[in-house]
Amino acid sequence: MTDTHSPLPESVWERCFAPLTGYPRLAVAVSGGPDSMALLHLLRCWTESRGDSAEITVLTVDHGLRPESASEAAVVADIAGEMGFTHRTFRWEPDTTEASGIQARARRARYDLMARYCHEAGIPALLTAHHLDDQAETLLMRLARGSGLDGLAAIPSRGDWAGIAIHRPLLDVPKARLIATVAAAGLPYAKDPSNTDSRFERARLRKEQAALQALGLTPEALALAAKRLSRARAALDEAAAEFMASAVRLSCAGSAEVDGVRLRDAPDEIALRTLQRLVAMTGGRQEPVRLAKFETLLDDLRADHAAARTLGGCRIVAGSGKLQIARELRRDGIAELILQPGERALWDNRFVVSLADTAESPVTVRALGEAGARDLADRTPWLNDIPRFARFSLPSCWRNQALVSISCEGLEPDAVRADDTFNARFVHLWDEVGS
Ligand SMILES: Nc1ncnc2c1ncn2[C@@H]1O[C@H](COP(=O)(O)OP(=O)(O)OP(=O)(O)O)[C@@H](O)[C@H]1O
Repeated sequence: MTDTHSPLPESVWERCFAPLTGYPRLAVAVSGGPDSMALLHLLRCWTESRGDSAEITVLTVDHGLRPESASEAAVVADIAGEMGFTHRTFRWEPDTTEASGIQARARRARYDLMARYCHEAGIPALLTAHHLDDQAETLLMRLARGSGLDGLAAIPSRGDWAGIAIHRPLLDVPKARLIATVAAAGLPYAKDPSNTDSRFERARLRKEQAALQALGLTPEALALAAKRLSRARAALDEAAAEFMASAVRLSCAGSAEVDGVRLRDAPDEIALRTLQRLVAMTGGRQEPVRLAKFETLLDDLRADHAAARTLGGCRIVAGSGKLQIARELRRDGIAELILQPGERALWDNRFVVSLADTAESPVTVRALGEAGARDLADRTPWLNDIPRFARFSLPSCWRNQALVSISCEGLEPDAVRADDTFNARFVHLWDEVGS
C-alpha cells in the first residue's frame, strides 16, 4: 500500500475482508464520516463480488451532540437503502448533568447500543472503519500516558464487545486512501467539527502532524510499531487462554472458579490477563478497571491477604485453594427488562435472554436476588455448584410478581420451571475457556 492517495483497489479490499468470509450476517458501524462511508462502499463492492456473501445491516448512533447529527444519520439511512442494506439509527440521550468525559461516554454508549442490537437481531459481528492514522494516533496518545504493552499495541483488528465480535478490516489502510475511495465512489460524507476541536486530545495531536513527520514519526512508522507490539499481545493472550482452559472453570451461570495455586504460580503477565479477562466476562462490562487494581489483587492473593473484594462489577472471593468470581449484586441492583413473546435481548451485558413466541404474555427479567436464591437452593441442584453470592445475580424470569424460571442454557432445567418458554445464554466464549 505505497500509494496513499488513490482509491483502494479490489486486490487490497478483498484481503481486508477475507477474515469476514463465512459470517451469515454482519453489522457495520457507519457514522456518516468519510472513513465509515468508504467502508460501506467497499462492503457493497465485496458483497456484489461474491454470490454467497453475508447479509449486511448498517448501524448509526445519533449522539444528539450536534444539530446536524439527525440529518447525517438520515443520509446514511438513504445510502444504505439504495445499496439494498437494512439500516437502523439509535438515538443516545446523554446524561447532561455529567460534565466530563463526553467522548468516552458517547463511545461506550455507542458500542453498547450496537452490541445490544446485534444480539437482538442474531448478528455475530460488527465492523468499524478504524484506519492506519487512527492506529498511529492511538499509539502516540498511549505513549504519552505511559501505557504498557497492551495499550501500545493500540487498536486490535479483532476484538469483542459484550459477546459480539468486532472487526476492523481497514486498520492497515491510510485515511487518505479512504477519502480517495469515497470521493471516487461519489458518495457524500459528513465532517465532524470535533475532529479539529482542540479541547480533544486527538485533534491536538493532528495539529502537530507536520512536526511529528519531521521527526520521522509518520503514521506508517507508528502503525507498524503498533502492529509488531500487537503480535506480542496476541501471543500473551493465547498463552493466557491456554492457562485458562486448564485452570479455570467457567459456569454457564456466568461465574468463574480459578485454581488458586496455579494462579499464584503462573507468570505475572498470564495471571493478570486471566484476572482481567474473567472480570470483564463475568462482571457485565462495568467501568474499565485500572491495571494497578489487578496488580494489587494478585499481590494480595500471593501474600494470602485476599479477603473478599469487589472489582469491575464483580465480587471476588478467595478461599479453600480457589478464587471465585461472579457479578456483584450492588445495592442499586441490576436493570430489569421486559421481554415480549418472540423477543430476544441482551441483559446486563452477560446473558442473551429470549422468550419463545408461544409464550402466553410478556415477562420481566431481573436478578434473582438473595431471597430468591435462598428460596430455590434446595429445589435446583445446579445452584449448589456455583458460589452462594453468584446466585444473586442470575437472570430470573418473572410474571405478575411470581418467579417462573431461572433457566440457564447448558444447565439442568430448574425446579421453578412453571414456564419453559424463557431461556438465558451466557454470552462469553465457551471455546476459549473450559466450561
Ligand atoms: N455515531 C456513530 N455511529 C455509528 N458508528 C460510529 C459512530 N461513531 C463512530 N463510529 C464507528 O467507529 C469508528 C471509529 O470512530 P471513532 O474513532 O470516532 O470512534 P471511537 O469509538 O472513539 O474509536 P475507538 O473504539 O478506537 O475508541 C468509525 O469509523 C465508525 O465505524
